[in-house]
Amino acid sequence: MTPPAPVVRRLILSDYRSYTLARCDIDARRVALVGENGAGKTNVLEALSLYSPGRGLRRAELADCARRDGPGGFAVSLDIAFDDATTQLGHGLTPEGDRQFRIDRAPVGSARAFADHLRVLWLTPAMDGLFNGAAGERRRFLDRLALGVDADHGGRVNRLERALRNRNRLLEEGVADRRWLDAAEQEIASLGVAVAAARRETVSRLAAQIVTGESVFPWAEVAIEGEIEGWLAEAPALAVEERFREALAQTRRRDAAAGRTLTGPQTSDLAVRHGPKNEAARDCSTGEQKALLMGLTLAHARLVGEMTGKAPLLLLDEVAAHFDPIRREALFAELETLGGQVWMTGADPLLFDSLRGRADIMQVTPGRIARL
Ligand SMILES: Nc1ncnc2c1ncn2[C@@H]1O[C@H](COP(=O)(O)OP(=O)(O)OP(=O)(O)O)[C@@H](O)[C@H]1O
Repeated sequence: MTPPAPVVRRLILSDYRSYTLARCDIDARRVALVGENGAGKTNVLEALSLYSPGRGLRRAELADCARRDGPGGFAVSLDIAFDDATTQLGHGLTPEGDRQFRIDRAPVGSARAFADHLRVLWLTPAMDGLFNGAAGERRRFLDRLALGVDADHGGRVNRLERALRNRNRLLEEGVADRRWLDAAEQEIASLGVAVAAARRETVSRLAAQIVTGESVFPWAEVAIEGEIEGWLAEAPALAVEERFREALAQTRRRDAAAGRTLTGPQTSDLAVRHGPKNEAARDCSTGEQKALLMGLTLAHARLVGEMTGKAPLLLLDEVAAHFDPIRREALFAELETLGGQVWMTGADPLLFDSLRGRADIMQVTPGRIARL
């Protein structure tokens, strides 16, 4: 069954990148932003992606999102409709560099508070190298997926990274008091097992959402590869935590020589295979990789819908242009079944011709968003 979905009805950008003040009113569940290269389409998607915890789809420094030659800082406001009610969500950066988040004008602590109202997922051309790139990119991708399973996952990953840096520094400095190292390793063990468990759980839930069989998109086989994840398959979390802590204590000399901690979920990887061809995704063609990534994104959206009871907002940057007309139509049909609102971009309005009457097609020109 298709889960209900919050829908963006209005977006206002103030001093956000190429926009001084732009307002965009939306009726439909499909939004296509069309315009020339550099017109400002991705800027709109980026402003929406910042409703999710983290640095958004460009992973930009927030100060760079403030309009150049502007007063400094920016504001983004969103009216979302859900269950006959409208909620206003706002985020921004003050000229002093302070981040602000508001729900119905009342300040909230972080973008994490938006999660009850809206989940945002995206697929962008920058993710094209995911299968060929470093494992760190795939872990980051997986960690975004894991937020759908456990909203605290991001915070734990950050704390684990800090604890690992702390241990590496203590090893490098050769501190005499071993209790500092013991404490750092205890923290790494407990956070590391929680992070590994969430990633494992996410991969298994994601796999359950992947539809195998006849489709124009090849299905992906996903698996998590990592030492701690492997231990978790054999023993309860508490036992794994103890084993991990002992392993850290026994590998101090090795890790001091390496300058980093070699055991732990910071070395795990997400393995993806092209199901029908039974081939590693990194060996697939560019087109096949894009289709696999699209399939994973659709599975992720279904997973978030199942976990939260609400279909997420999906941002697809320059995705439609990459598929031939048959695959593009199949994609539009798949998006229909997700139930959530989808924002897409493309330079050519013809890409979205078949959606006419069913989508809001907006023309983006520098600084302006207007209905086409
Ligand atoms: N902080 C900023 N202040 C003003 N303009 C900015 C800022 N950051 C980026 N821009 C401008 O925004 C434009 C890029 O917008 P965007 O990436 O959204 O384009 P696009 O329509 O997605 O293009 P493409 O089709 O090429 O991907 C560029 O012209 C860039 O100079």
